[in-house]
Amino acid sequence: MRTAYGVETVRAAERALMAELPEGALMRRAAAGLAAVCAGLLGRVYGSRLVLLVGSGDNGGDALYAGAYLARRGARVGAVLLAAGRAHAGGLAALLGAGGRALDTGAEAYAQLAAADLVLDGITGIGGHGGLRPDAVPPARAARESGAVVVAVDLPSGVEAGDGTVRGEALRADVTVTFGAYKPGLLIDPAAGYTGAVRLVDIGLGPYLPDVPEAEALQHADVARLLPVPAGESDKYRRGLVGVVAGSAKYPGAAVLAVAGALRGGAGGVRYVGPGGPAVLARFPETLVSEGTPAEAGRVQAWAVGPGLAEGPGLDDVLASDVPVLIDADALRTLDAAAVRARTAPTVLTPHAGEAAALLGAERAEVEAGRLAAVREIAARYGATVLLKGSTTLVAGPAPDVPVRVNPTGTSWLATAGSGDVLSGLTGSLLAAGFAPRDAASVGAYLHGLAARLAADGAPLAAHDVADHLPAAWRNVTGGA
Ligand SMILES: NC(=O)C1=CN([C@@H]2O[C@H](COP(=O)(O)OP(=O)(O)OC[C@H]3O[C@@H](n4cnc5c(N)ncnc54)[C@H](O)[C@@H]3O)[C@@H](O)[C@H]2O)[C@@H](O)CC1
Ligand SMILES: Nc1ncnc2c1ncn2[C@@H]1O[C@H](COP(=O)(O)OP(=O)(O)O)[C@@H](O)[C@H]1O
Ligand SMILES: [K+]
Repeated sequence: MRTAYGVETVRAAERALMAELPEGALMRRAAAGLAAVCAGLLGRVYGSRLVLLVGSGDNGGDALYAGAYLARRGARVGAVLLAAGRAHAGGLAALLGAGGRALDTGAEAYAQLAAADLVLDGITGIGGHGGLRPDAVPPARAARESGAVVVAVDLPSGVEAGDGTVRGEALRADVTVTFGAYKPGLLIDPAAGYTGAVRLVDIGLGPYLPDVPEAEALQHADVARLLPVPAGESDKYRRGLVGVVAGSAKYPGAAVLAVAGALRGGAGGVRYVGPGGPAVLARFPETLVSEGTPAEAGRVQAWAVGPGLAEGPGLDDVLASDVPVLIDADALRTLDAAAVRARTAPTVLTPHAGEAAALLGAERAEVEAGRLAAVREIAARYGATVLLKGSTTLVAGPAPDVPVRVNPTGTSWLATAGSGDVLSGLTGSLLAAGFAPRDAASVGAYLHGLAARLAADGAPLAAHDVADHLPAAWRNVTGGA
């Protein structure tokens, strides 16, 4: 599991650790790790040209000490002091003592930026708010436009560490070297789009961090542990049946795609309810097609309702059931929060940003700019597990003290019509197989994103390709066992 901690939690852990170390030791530890990563990126340190963008806080201090290490190994280092007179004093003395130079934001700074091999972005870290200040914007742009490798110190400057929002201009990095722990902003878009490759430097913070992080991202091993393997005595009923309520005369394909996902999700069988029966059977003869309404269909262990659905009794019937229910797409638009909260079995909502905005009575752009707050707010209001789809898929449970899951797989090729239908069926199938709602949603997103990467392989994909690659994704996670 990859874990991320909020700013106050990281600061508290740093204080506790610092209390046990000599003055300045922690910053020097961070800077040594940072310098080592830079040395690796440069290949040859001696004679290389480095520029440090130095803000007024400790983030600038890290950059200055790292610059001093590299200057001692023969790099030519210039430090652009963005807040003249307020740069970290110890760090600046170390850099000057090692032969580095301090620059103001005049012409020489721009000449050095243009010729640099590597730029260290030490403008702001966890203390930065509100995007880059106006005076930091021109040198940040010059750094980005030069041919240099841009290495962000702790975080790309201008992004919010705590929630991944970007409230102004930020400096896009090629590599981000972060200290002690991931912060949510390194994992969640839009900020995550600024990090480049993220390298974590261990500064000994681990024992001082709480057990429960703010956010977490499943890794292959976590998913492998959760995936079921049918036992010898399994039968289709013990493995769980998933009911899919999807499709309409206007969108018959949604039924096929949702069933395609459901058949690959671990349930022992898929029961389909809706007008798309002939289309579903033509493609997937193993589907159990029920005429009539969900209430009249046989028993299932979970329902997935919504993709391509026209108005009908489907949603009310499944909400009234006593099994886990996943609600997607059009079914979300008419959803009554009180009816969801009153359910005794778990409910999973899977909105994209537009549907999330409708659930919150907000604008789509607000949801996209503040994904973490949006997913938590919907989960709290509806008393449900929420999977917010999009560039970074997030999963939040209704309890506020449980970490939000950030999906690390996926590809922007997934932004194609119908791919969400596959995800609904797949996640419903995991619910029927007995997964807890947060696990079903996060494992569903993980396998779906991985299948999409395998299917796309650098080229456009169609939603049914994602469904077809789900078995390969499953095998990729379990090692084929
Ligand atoms: N506390 C510690 O022991 C450690 C801290 N470390 C570093 O210290 C950083 C945190 O340092 P600080 O708390 O001093 O905060 P930062 O250095 O991240 O930023 C705060 C400073 O930037 C200014 N600032 C805020 N928003 C700005 C904006 N939008 N544009 C320009 N300037 C802005 C503030 O006026 C303040 O002076 C971490 O991110 C990490 O890099 C590391 O050295 C590891 C150890
Ligand atoms: N930019 C993106 N990067 C990664 N994944 C994306 C992006 N945009 C959409 N997706 C994913 O693609 C799927 C689209 O689902 P959805 O919006 O419901 O589409 P549809 O209703 O057409 O099926 C979701 O899994 C979502 O997370
Ligand atoms: K930074």
